[in-house]
Amino acid sequence: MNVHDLSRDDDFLSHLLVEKLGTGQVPLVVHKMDPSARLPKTDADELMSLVRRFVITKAPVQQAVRQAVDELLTFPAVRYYLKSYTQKQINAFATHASRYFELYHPSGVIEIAHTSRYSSHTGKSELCVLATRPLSPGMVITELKGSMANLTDEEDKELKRAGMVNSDIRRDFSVIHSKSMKKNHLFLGPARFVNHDCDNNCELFREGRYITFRVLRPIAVGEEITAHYGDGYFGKKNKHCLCETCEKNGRGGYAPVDPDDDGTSSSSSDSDSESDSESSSSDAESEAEAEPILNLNERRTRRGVYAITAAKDEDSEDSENENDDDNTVPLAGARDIPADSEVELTADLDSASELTSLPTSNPPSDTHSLSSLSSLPVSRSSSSLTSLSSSSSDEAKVAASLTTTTTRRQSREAASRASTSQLSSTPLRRSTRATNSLLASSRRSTPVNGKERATRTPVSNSSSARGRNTPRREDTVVKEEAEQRVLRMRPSGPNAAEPSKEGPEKEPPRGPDGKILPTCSTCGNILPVILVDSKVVWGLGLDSKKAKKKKQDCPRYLLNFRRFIGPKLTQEPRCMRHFAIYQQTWPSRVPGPGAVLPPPRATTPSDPVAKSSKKVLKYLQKQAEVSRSLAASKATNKREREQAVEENPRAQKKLKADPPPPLVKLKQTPVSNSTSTSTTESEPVKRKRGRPRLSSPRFRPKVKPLSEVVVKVEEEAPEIPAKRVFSQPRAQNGRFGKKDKSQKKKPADSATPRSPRVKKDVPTSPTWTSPRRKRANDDNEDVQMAEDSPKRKHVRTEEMEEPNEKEESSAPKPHQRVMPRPTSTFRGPKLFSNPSPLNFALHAWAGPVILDESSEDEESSTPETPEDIQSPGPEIAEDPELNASTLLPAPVHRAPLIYKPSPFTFSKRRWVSLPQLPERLASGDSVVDDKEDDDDDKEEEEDVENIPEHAVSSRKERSSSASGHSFTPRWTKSFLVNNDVS
Ligand SMILES: C[S@@+](CC[C@H](N)C(=O)[O-])C[C@H]1O[C@@H](n2cnc3c(N)ncnc32)[C@H](O)[C@@H]1O
Repeated sequence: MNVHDLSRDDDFLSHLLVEKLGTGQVPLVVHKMDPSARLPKTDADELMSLVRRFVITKAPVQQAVRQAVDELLTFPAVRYYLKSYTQKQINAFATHASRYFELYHPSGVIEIAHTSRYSSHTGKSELCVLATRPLSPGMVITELKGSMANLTDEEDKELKRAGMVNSDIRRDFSVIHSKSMKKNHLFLGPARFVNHDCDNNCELFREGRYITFRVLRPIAVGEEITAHYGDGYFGKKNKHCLCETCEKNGRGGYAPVDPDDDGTSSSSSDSDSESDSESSSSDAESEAEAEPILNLNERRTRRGVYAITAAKDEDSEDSENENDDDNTVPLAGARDIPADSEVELTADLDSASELTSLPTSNPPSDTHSLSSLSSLPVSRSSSSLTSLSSSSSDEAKVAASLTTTTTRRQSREAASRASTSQLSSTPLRRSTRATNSLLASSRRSTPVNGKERATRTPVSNSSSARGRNTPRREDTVVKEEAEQRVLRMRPSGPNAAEPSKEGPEKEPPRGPDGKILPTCSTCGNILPVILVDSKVVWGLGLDSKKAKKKKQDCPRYLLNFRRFIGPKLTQEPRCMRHFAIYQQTWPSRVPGPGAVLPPPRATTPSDPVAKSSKKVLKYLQKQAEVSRSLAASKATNKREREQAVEENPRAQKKLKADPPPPLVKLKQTPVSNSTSTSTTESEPVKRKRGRPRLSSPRFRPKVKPLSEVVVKVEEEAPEIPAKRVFSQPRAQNGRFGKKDKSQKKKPADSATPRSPRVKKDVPTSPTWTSPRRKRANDDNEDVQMAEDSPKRKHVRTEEMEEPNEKEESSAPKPHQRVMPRPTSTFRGPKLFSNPSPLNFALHAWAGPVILDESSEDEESSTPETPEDIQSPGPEIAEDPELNASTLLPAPVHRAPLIYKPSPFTFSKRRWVSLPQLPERLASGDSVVDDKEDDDDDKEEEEDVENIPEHAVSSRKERSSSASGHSFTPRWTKSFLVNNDVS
C-alpha cells in the first residue's frame, strides 16, 4: 500500500468506524492525515447497525470481519469512495477496514477512548487505547494493528514539512523507522492510537507488513495500553513527556522547573535524528538549544503537535537542529519542523522497536479540543483519566465531573471562578478553564513529594487554537502562567489515583462544598450533569438522598434518551458509546446476564523465540526470582527427604504418604490492582487417582505460560536429584511405577528404566509435568533463554538437568516418547465401552511381560505394555492377542510382576492399541514409538491452545488471517460493480 492510499483510507475508515460510531455529538475525534479532504457522507445509524450486526454474530472472528467488510463495501458512500480504485487498492482498503472492525469484536480486549492526559496541554482531542479485559505478559493484542506503508524520500520529507498550508498530508501520525531497511514507514490503523509512556506496558513488534503489540506486564481492565516511542521523542530524555509514569515520578513534563534553567535546555526531540538511541541522545546533548521556560508545558516537540507556542527564541533554536529548515512555515504558531528523528524499528522489532509520530499541522477547533475534554474518564491507575474505575481519586473524579457540560454545584463554582479568568472568552473556554481552575485550587493544598506544589494553570485550548496572527496575546498568557508556576504539572494533578491505591477504603468523591458526589454504579465516574442548550437535561437531583440510595449509572442509557433530547446532546461518555455498540454495560461485550465472554483474541506470540523481547524476559526473570526463593526452601526439604529415602528404604513409605510436591506455579507480585486472570499463584496440585488429565486446566499454561516456564527452569531443575526419580520405580515397581505415588503423576513412570544406566537417560522432575505441557514449556523456555542460547536442545537439556548430556541428546527424548493419555479416567476416545478397568487389568496381568534390556532403550520412554488390537471392552482380556509375548518382536524373558500397577493406568495403556499392530510388528516397525507419536499428536491437536510449539502453525494461520494481511482479493472490483459501483 502506498502512503497516499493508506492515509486516505485511514482517514475515511477511522471516520466511519471510530468517529461516527456511537459517539453522538461528542465524537472521538481522529486527527486526519488530510483534514481538508472531503469525506463522503455516511449514515451513522447505518454504520451502527452494521457494527451491531457484527458484534452479535456468532460467526468466527475472521468470518464476521469479512462479512462486515463486505457489507461496508455496499454502503453508497464507500462505493463512491472506491469508485476510482483499482482492484489492488480495493483489497488494501478492505484489509484496512478489517482492522477497524476487529476492534469491536466481542472477543476483543481493547477499545479506543478519549484521554484528557494530553488534551489539556495540547489543546487537541487525543485518543488512547484501553484494555477491556485483563491482559497478561506475553499476550499479543492481535486486534491492535497498524498498517505500514513505505515512505519514499519525498513523502518522508513531505511529512516532515510541517505546516504546509496546502499540504496533502499532515503530520500527526506515526512514523516508524526500520533500521534494517533504513527507511521510514507510515504507520496507520487502530494501533496509532497507542500513546507513549516511559514505563510502557506494551511493546511494538512487527508481523509482516503490520505492527502489533505484545503485553509486557499485567494490564488491568480500564488501564491504558502504552508503548515506548523512544527516549528522545518528547524532547531530550523525554523531558516534555506527559505520561503517567513521568507524572508519578515528577519527571518529564512534570519535573520541577530548574530555577537555573534559563530556558536554554536542550531539546533533542527537536533535533536528534535517531532520538531514541543512546548515541543519539548524547548527540543531542551536544546540540543544546534554548528553550524558554514559559513554553515547557506546551512546547512543541520536533513534531510540533502539542507544543504550540509563538515564542520566537524557541522556534529559532529548534529550527537550528532541524534538518528541515522550514522555519518560515509556522504550524499553528509554531515552526515545528520534525527532524529525521523517527524512532528506529529494528529488524526484529524487539529491541528497539519504537513508535514515533509526526505532528499535526492544524490544531483542532475549540469544539474538538473541548470535546476531548468533555469526557474525562477516570483512571484506576491514575493514568490519564482515561479509564473508568472506582479507584480513581477524588481529584480525578472532580475532573471527570467537570466536563464541558457539568453544572454541579462545584462546577458552578468553578464556572464562576472561570468567569473571572482572563482567558475565558467563550463559554466553552470558560468551562475548560473552570475545570483547570478548580483542579488547581484543589491542588494547591496537595503536598507532593513533601513540597507544597504550586500550581499552574495550563494554557487553555485557546492557546492551541491561536493562529499565527495572535502572538501577542499568547505571550501574555504564557508569561502570566509562568509566574504562577513552580512545578510543571498537568491539570488532573499528580498521582491522581494514589490515595485510593493506598487506602483500603476509598473515599467517596466530594465536591468543593464537601458533599459527596454521586457516582456511576457501573464505572465509578462522577455522574455528570448534561446540558442541552444551557438546560440541564440529565443529572439534576442525582445527589438527593433518594437518588443516592438508588443505584445510578452514568448516562449510557441516554442513548435512548437522546430521542427526546434531540441530537444536541453535548456529552456522551464512554459508557454510552459502549452501550450503543454492545447494548451492554461497560466493559461487557456479550449480551445476557452471566453470558460467557468469548476467549480473548489476544494471543501469545506465534513464535515465542522470535517474538521474545528483553522486556518480557526481564519481567519474567523478576517473577522467577520470587518463585526461586520460594523454591529454595522447598528444595531443602525435598533433598532431606530424598536422602532419607536412600538411606532408609522404609522412608519410602513415608515419602509415599507425603503429599506430592506441588506443581510450582509462579507467584506473581501484584503489579496493579488488576483483576487480571493471572493464574500464577502457588497452588498445590490436587492428587487424583489415575493419571492426571492433560486437558485439565491445572496443566495448562493458562495465562502466563512464559512465566511458568521460567519458574520451571529456575526452580525445578536445580532441585531434582535424578536418583530419587529413578531408583525407586526401577527397583521396586518394575515397569509400573505404582508404589511411589508421586511418580504416578509422571508419564515417565511408565517408561521407567530398569537399570541405573537408563536412569541417566530419563531425567524427570519431582513435579510431574505432562509431556505436552513440558513441550509447551520447552518452547516457552526457549523464549526465556533465547538470549543466552537459541538452541532449544541445549535449553531442554538444561531444564531436564540431565546428568549425562551426551546420552540425553542421543537418546530419544523422554517427554516425546512417553505417551500421555488423553484423560486420566476412562473417557478416552479409544474406549468403545466403559468396562471395569479393574477387571481388565486383572485379566491382563495374567501374563506378565518383562522386556529385555535390548529393547529397553527403545521402550524406556514408551508404554511398557505391548500394543494390541483395540478391544471393544473387557472381553479384550480374553483375547489371545493380549498375550503380549506374541506381539512383541523379541521378548526375551519374563518374570512375575512384583507390583501391581494401577489398574486404571494399566488397562488404559493396554487398550490403546492399534488395529494394524500385528502387521506392523511383522514388518519390524517400531510399534510403540509411532503409536505414541500419533497419540501425542492427537492429543496435542486437542489441546493445541496450550502448546506454543504446536500452536505455531495454527496461530500463524490465525494471526495472518486475523491481520487481514493475507486477505485474498475478495473485495473485487466486480464486487463493487455488482453493487452498483460505477
Ligand atoms: C501516535 S499518536 C497517539 C495517539 C494520539 N493520542 C491521537 O489521538 O492520535 C502520538 C501523539 O499522542 C500524544 N502523546 C502520546 N503520548 C504522549 C506523551 N507521553 N506525552 C505527551 N503527548 C503524548 C502526542 O500528541 C503525540 O503526538
